Parts: sequence; C-alpha cells; structure tokens
Amino acid sequence: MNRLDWCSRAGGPLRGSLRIPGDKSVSHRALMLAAIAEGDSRIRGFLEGEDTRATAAVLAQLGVRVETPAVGERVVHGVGLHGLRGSPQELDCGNAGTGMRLLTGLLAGQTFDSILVGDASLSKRPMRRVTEPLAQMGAHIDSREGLPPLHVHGGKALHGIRYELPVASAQVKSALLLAGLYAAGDTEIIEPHPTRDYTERMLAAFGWPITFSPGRARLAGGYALRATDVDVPADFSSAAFFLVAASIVPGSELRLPAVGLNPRRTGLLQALRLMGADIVVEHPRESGGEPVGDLLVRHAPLHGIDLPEALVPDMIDEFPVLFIAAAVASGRTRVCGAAELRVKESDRITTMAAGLRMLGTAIEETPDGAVIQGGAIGAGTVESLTDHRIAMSFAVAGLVATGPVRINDCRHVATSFPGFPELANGCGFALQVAD
Ligand SMILES: O=C(O)C1=C[C@@H](OP(=O)(O)O)[C@@H](O)[C@H](O)C1
Ligand SMILES: C=C(OP(=O)(O)O)C(=O)O
Repeated sequence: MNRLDWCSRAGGPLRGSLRIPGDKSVSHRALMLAAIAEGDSRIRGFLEGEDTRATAAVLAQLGVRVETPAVGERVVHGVGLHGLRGSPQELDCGNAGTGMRLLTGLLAGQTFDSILVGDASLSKRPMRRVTEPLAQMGAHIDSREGLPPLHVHGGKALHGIRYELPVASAQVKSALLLAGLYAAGDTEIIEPHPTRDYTERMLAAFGWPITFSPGRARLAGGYALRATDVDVPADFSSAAFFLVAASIVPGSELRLPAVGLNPRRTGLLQALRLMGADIVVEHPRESGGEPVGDLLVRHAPLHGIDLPEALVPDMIDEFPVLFIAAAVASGRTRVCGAAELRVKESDRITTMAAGLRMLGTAIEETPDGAVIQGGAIGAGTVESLTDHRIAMSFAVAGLVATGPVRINDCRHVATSFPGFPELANGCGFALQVAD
C-alpha cells in the first residue's frame, strides 16, 4: 500500500450532523457468529473498514458465503457450528488485532489446521494472551515466540476452563468464549475490570445459553447458534474524534446520530465531561439490543484532570484523542493505569508523546500513562506510524494549531474509519493530502 501523508490546518467552527460509520467490534463479531449460525443473517450498518472486510474475506476462505447487497450491509449464509472448511492459504487478518484474536479462538475448535497472518503492525502484537489460555483448553497453536503468524492446529478436543484474565481484554475474553462453544463443559471468564460485552450479548441474541454480568461470563459447549439479523450502531470510538474536535474549536456544534453507548465504551464521554465538555445525549434508546443515542456536542473550554483509573478500560481506544484534548486544555492532565496502550497498533503512549512534543506540548511519559501540560499547540510534522487512531487524533490537533500539522503515514485510517477525511472536511476541518 502506498504511503499517504496528511496536512491538517486550522479550521472550523465545526457544524452539522454527521453519520459515523458502524461499530468495528460489533461488525467483527456479527460476521463470525453469523458464519457459524444455522441460517441466513443480515447485518445492517456493517463497518466497511479494512479490518472488518479482512474478517469477511477470511470467513469466505473458510467456505462461508458472504453477500454485499448494499454498502454497509452483509448477508451471511451460516454454515452451522461444524460447517467451516479449512483453507490451504494463509488467512490474512490485515491490521486487526480483534480479527486475529477472535478468529484464533474460533479456529482452535475446528477439525482442520489454519494459519493466521497479519500486516507489519499486527505481526508485532502479543498473541500469548490468547494462545496460553487456549492451550489450557486443549488447543495447539504455534506462534513466532508469541507473535503472528499463528498456526492453529485442528482436531483437538477442547475442554472448558475457569480463567481469570490477567489484563482487562475483551478480545481475550471473546476468543475464549468462541473456543468454549466447541469445548466440553463450562468455560468461565473472570475479568479484573469489566470490558465490552458484545460477544456475550450477541451469543445470547443468536440463541446460545450464556450467563454474564459485568466482569464475568460463563457458557457451556454443545448448543447451536440460530441466524439472526444484527443492527450495528455507529462506532463511539470514531465519534470520539468529533467529540473532541467540536469541544476544542470555538463556535462548534455537531450532532452525531445513533451512536452506540454501551457503558463499556463511553469512558471518554465521562472524561471529557470531567474536563468541562458540553456533550448531551439526546433520545437515548435501544437498537439491536445495544444502548444508542444522538450526541450533541458544543464547544466548551476544557481543563486538565487526573483521569480516574477506573475509566481506562471503558475508553481504551480513545487515549490518542484524549491526549489532544489534554494538550489544548488549561492545566495538567495525568493518565495512569493505561499500560495496555503500549501494545496497540503502535505504542500509543510513546507515539502520542513524540508527536505532541514535535508540536511544542510539554508531555512526560510514564510506564503506564503520561502527564500532559495543556496550552497552545504549535505547527510541525508528526509520525502516525501507520496507527489509524494516532493519524485521526493529530488531524483534530491541526484544527487548533498555530500552523499546519503534517501527519506522516495515514494509510491505515480506513481500517476503522473509511471516509474520515471527507466527513471531517464536510463539517469544517481543513484536511488535505500532503505533497
Ligand atoms: O474486543 C474488541 O473488539 C476490542 C477490544 C479492545 O482490545 P483489547 O481486548 O486488547 O483491550 C480494543 O482496543 C479493540 O479496538 C477492540
Ligand atoms: C486497538 C484497536 O484495534 P485492534 O486491536 O482490533 O487492532 C483499535 O481499533 O484501536
């Protein structure tokens, strides 16, 4: 893929109503559960991102017919729990940690072997967090010293385990629950802090008996999934860029309709409100078993905070853009308990600290967070290291910078947010491809 650099300039005020694309976590899971269900499932609001399309392509390689009747829609012809077929080719998960980790759980219980590969960024991400508990369930997975590619051996008889997660991770929890569908006996997961529960909710919607409450989930193998239609809400993590952008640009007022508001995703909403943001949830309702609402965000002066550590797992993907809010806010913001940021698409603490320093912000890195002194953001060149959320966060910074912000290596933005530059420019950003 060719290199793509952006230049973000001062813009705004931001105005309008923006349709944010579908939720990435929900889209991955809807594809996987629909694939092994009995019957046809229709997914509406599907994220047309590179990550979720990679998962659809992997499932097609495994013998699942996935149709695209319209943009943002998939019809998945489920093959049943035991209907997947092995592929002689490698299964390419692209940039997606979620895709690779959940598929590893799903494939551990099959009769055939699979090889999962990813791009340069995914090939550096830790996989022992899934392979070790899966091995305790009886799976056999070879890795390159805990990194992809993963060779998942088939034909292993799995048995359920009771597993206390060492780190809060919805991906690990979900991988084990998917393997648990194929295991004898109970699989029980206990989390150090509750994480997003989409897998649990969706398994229930597909008719699999499961009990779950915040921080716990338990199911037994040996049932069947019944096809069901899934309505995917707009992705809160994508909405996050606009929540911060409208908060920091004077005169802004943005509406973001039908955004998913699962409480395990909305930590940034609470953090921004603690910083003084003006964000209102209008028409809170349920859609497809998930809480959704229309977000109305207006400019408001922000001030620094000590981020409550309990919010960290509920905003794990929103730290890059929170760092931008903190760099603009008056006073100091302190983040701790967020060491997981170091194993995302890039080391998000170091990448953000390096970029903000280039723009003149005083930021001190700590092992599990950062201390950020707010003030004016300057012009400069920053590296996104191909991390989509870093690229979009610095695009937000450019709106209020004293000069142009050049952002290198933005080619992966479409992994989670296809159409971001167009949507951003449509509401008042000044974001262009750089020469
Ligand atoms: O389960 C999911 O869909 C996700 C869980 C989180 O990862 P971890 O499970 O590694 O925390 C998050 O960062 C990722 O973007 C999506
Ligand atoms: C960490 C992320 O995704 P994944 O783990 O699926 O690559 C993300 O989208 O910020």
